[in-house]
Amino acid sequence: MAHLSDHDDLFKPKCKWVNGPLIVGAGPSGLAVGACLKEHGVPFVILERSDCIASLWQKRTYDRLKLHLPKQFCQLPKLPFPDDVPEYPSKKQFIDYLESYAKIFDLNPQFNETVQSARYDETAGMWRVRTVVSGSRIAGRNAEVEVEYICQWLVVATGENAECVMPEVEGLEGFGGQIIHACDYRSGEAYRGKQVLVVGCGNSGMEVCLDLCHHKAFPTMVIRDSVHVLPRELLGKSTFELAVSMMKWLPIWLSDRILLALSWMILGDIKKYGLKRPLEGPLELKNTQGKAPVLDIGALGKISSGEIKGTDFFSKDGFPKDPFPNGWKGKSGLYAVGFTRRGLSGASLDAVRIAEDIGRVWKEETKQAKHIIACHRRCSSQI
Ligand SMILES: Cc1cc2nc3c(=O)[nH]c(=O)nc-3n(C[C@H](O)[C@H](O)[C@H](O)COP(=O)(O)OP(=O)(O)OC[C@H]3O[C@@H](n4cnc5c(N)ncnc54)[C@H](O)[C@@H]3O)c2cc1C
Ligand SMILES: NC(=O)C1=CN([C@@H]2O[C@H](COP(=O)(O)OP(=O)(O)OC[C@H]3O[C@@H](n4cnc5c(N)ncnc54)[C@H](OP(=O)(O)O)[C@@H]3O)[C@@H](O)[C@H]2O)C=CC1
Ligand SMILES: O=C(O)C(=O)Cc1c[nH]c2ccccc12
Repeated sequence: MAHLSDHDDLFKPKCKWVNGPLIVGAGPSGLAVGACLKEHGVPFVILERSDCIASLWQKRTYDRLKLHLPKQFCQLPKLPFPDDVPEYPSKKQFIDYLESYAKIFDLNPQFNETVQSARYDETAGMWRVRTVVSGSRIAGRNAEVEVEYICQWLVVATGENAECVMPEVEGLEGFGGQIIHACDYRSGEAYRGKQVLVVGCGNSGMEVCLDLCHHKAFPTMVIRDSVHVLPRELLGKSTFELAVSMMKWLPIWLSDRILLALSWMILGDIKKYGLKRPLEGPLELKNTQGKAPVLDIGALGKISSGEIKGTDFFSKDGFPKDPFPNGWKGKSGLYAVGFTRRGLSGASLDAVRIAEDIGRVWKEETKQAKHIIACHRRCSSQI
């Protein structure tokens, strides 16, 4: 029995008191808090589930990724990017910057430690944070050790994009090809000459499509809803900087109008690419729903040249994307009737147009068919 209880003790969470705040996550946010606390002379502990800092950037992004805002808007507190780093740093340059940031501020996160739960103990006035340390070895075996931290302050810096979300798509298990999430995509090299369906048209979807084009693959993008695409630069400034300056002086709706007018002058009407803009402006949407506008670095050009194809007829609510009176015709012989939200008169208008459209092709094809049959008859009678 004595032997068993010794064993139990081994697996009970160890309890650790943290002198200062406990920071969860060693991405840019967690590192920035650590660096700032150093300046205030406050000790802290950073816990990171991965085995490196900025794991999103190091392990879950594609090779050609660059920051899409200029470097002065991506620097962390108290350390600008080095002068020899270009305006839009590459992924490697950003990671190098973060590595030196962690070193300069002597941040030393504890790696391979995942926070499982945190609760505030009212009576003690303290946070109790449970973690699992992976990769520990007990009695020569790999083991997961649990630890409970007790701290006065808890800083959550686990990131907005911490978990990869794979949507459930009916029938996906029957698909014979390879299925990956954008966080596992590295380069289009692996897809050279292949047809790739890219689901989603945010910054990831657009840039993955562009990368696939660069590697001579054939991407088709699923665009289920509306999207704001803006050029990365406007009037010789980054679109982001322009947006920030405008918002200082103007109301959001006016800043949005100006952004959209300037974008229109550069990109034209994005409807011609099969894209529809949301009713809300890009800044309003970012503010209210956190939805990032796409900053175009070349994907639109590839849509225009047909190198990126789109599946763009129905939106996610099952209605045609093009509003009335243009929603009746899709591609490849696909039509929709009665989705105009205009009752029977809308349906009737659709019906007339669809029948006309099909009728025209039908007539043409019948004429050709008759011609072919006539030729065939003539040829056979000559033989
Ligand atoms: C592809 C991409 C490009 C981006 N480009 C830009 C850009 O150019 N400019 C810009 O301003 N913003 C950009 N962003 C947005 C944002 O700035 C970055 O996502 C940035 O990395 C966010 O930093 P973070 O520290 O908040 O989160 P993350 O970088 O996600 O870091 C969170 C960390 O917490 C760890 N963690 C999570 N859960 C736990 C847990 N339970 N226990 C322990 N550790 C945990 C994770 O392993 C991770 O290392 C981009 C985002 C993405 C996805
Ligand atoms: N170069 C850079 O700096 C880059 C920055 N980023 C940033 O990273 C963050 C995340 O971007 P991203 O990964 O693009 O994610 P987003 O959430 O911005 O975009 C996801 C896209 O997928 C669509 N989608 C989701 N589920 C489905 C589904 N079941 N069927 C069809 N479509 C679906 C969404 O459509 P809907 O809108 O209808 O929901 C949306 O178009 C953003 O802040 C972005 O700015 C990303 C890549 C590069
Ligand atoms: O990187 C992101 O997630 C962004 O959304 C960048 C961003 C925030 N607000 C903006 C306004 C105009 C252009 C880009 C952005």
